[in-house]
Amino acid sequence: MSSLILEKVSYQYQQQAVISDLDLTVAHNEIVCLLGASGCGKTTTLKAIAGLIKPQSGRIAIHGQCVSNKQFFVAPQHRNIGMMFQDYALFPHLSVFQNIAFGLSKLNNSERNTRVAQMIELVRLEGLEKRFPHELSGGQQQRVAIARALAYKPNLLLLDEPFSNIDTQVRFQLINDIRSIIKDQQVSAIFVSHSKDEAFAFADKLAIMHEGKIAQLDSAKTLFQKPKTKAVAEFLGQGIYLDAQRYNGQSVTTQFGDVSSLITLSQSQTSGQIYVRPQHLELINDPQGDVEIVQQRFIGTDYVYHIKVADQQLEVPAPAEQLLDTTKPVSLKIKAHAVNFFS
Ligand SMILES: Nc1ncnc2c1ncn2[C@@H]1O[C@H](COP(=O)(O)OP(=O)(O)OP(=O)(O)O)[C@@H](O)[C@H]1O
Repeated sequence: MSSLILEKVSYQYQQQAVISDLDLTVAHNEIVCLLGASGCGKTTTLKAIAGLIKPQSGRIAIHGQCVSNKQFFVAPQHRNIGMMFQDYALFPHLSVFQNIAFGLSKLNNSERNTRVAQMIELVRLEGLEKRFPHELSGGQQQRVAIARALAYKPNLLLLDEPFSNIDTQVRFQLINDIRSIIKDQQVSAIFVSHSKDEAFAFADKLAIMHEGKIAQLDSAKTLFQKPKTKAVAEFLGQGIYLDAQRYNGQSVTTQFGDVSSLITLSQSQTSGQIYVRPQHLELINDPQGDVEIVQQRFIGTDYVYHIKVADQQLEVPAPAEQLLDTTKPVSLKIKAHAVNFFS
């Protein structure tokens, strides 16, 4: 059974539509990251799932139970959802133990003590039970927040930018730790982030939001190799479009020669464009070349060439030992890769 289903959910603030006919399914024990440009409706989607806002239309079901449709609305406190926000929202006047115990009022004293002790062990905060939030590091506060969110065994965990206040040095260790905790507890989670790197490290699948909808929900690898739309391809990283002809399922022809594709290209149209990222490009000196080098920068181990081609600009790294003579004409070689072809 899916942990979460959103069907044609729409929400507008005043007259402005923010999410429209949004569909999303999260499988049992799956972590999905909502990614998208600022203001595209990620937090609004999270709020609709939590029940903090009521969608004007559509249906939301958690663990097979409808929690929101046109006639029916379950209040947030009855949705069995754990939430964790950017600022962790810990109660400053409560100790670590009391913060984690906060949502466990239905348990008797002994059950509550046992459950809090289990959570403290899970997030490895033994010995810090009596400390107050201001006596903890950012990472420790984040562990308290996750322990509190998981303590009452929610069906679903919602995390809004949970790692944005954490120092980059320890962020990825914490992301790994918290991912293992969530996986051990067999909870499904939806996570909002601005950072693709965080999403790759933390989530099983990424839901790319665009124009109020989920443009694509897939693993990071599938999104990179088979983006369904140009918006998805562009969101995942800078590149350039080049006109291309698909002449069989394995390659395309461009002005810079043939490019082998590591995935089969089965689009119905043969003519279109490919979206090429810097890592698939090699710059070479070529008397016929017409690539403009706007700037050359040395960044330690590599050079970065700022190039202009087909009226688009891109930064392409190249190893320092393959020094390019920028006084001579330059062309591109496109390496074999999983070609993003748009017909
Ligand atoms: N209470 C509100 N009243 C009116 N408009 C709002 C309100 N909250 C959000 N919006 C608008 O709705 C849109 C979506 O906001 P939302 O917070 O969901 O975006 P987001 O994708 O989470 O953005 P960010 O990545 O910047 O956090 C934005 O244009 C925002 O200005």
